[in-house]
Amino acid sequence: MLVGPSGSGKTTVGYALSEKGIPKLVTTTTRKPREGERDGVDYYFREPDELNPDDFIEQTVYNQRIYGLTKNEVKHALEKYDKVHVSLDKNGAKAMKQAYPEETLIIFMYVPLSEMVKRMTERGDSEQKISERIDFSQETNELKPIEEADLIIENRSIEETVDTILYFLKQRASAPTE
Ligand SMILES: Nc1nc2c(ncn2[C@@H]2O[C@H](COP(=O)(O)OP(=O)(O)O)[C@@H](O)[C@H]2O)c(=O)[nH]1
Ligand SMILES: Nc1ncnc2c1ncn2[C@@H]1O[C@H](COP(=O)(O)OP(=O)(O)O)[C@@H](O)[C@H]1O
Repeated sequence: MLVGPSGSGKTTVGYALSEKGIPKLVTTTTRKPREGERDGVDYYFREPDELNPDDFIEQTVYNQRIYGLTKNEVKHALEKYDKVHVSLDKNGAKAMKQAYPEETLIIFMYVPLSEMVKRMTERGDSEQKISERIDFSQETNELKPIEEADLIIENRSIEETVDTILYFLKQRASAPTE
């Protein structure tokens, strides 16, 4: 599970992990698609009244929008793949860790605040959106790693971050179980 504030690089790193054979679980949200985002690829974009809570393993409200991971998405992915990744907020990650302590790992990603602003600007977010996102991250303590994190990484270069994650997963896979 990739966790970190907006602009920390979860989507970009997730894309690189997919290319390395660790595909992404597509989650569902009621937020509107950003430019270039596609339904069923980036998210399942839905209206609030289309969601049935029974379909979800976990759901969260983030920035006034609902986000959640469906049981079906996990079931189908795990029929095909040994390892998958998903980007969740800290509530979702904690809930999953509690429910599946043996199967899940939390990777917390961060970048210095100034770099986050720069990257969100480059991503095309408006100044107002960025400022709202930063305020939100500060209010919700999203910039600090969560206690439950198994790995904490500063996302300097994509290559370095992905290599660190892959190395970490390999170590974990070969470590004797307690
Ligand atoms: N708990 C939970 N969080 C999610 C889910 N899908 C996405 N998120 C998180 O929701 C937050 C907002 O995501 P998004 O609107 O794409 O903005 P971003 O952080 O700028 O990429 C991020 O922290 C995501 O990791 C989900 O299904 N469940
Ligand atoms: N290591 C990095 N170095 C430089 N730019 C990066 C890096 N990681 C991500 N970015 C850029 O920063 C912006 C935010 O990254 P993104 O993956 O969308 O973050 P998140 O999904 O956490 O909100 C994007 O424009 C992305 O291309």
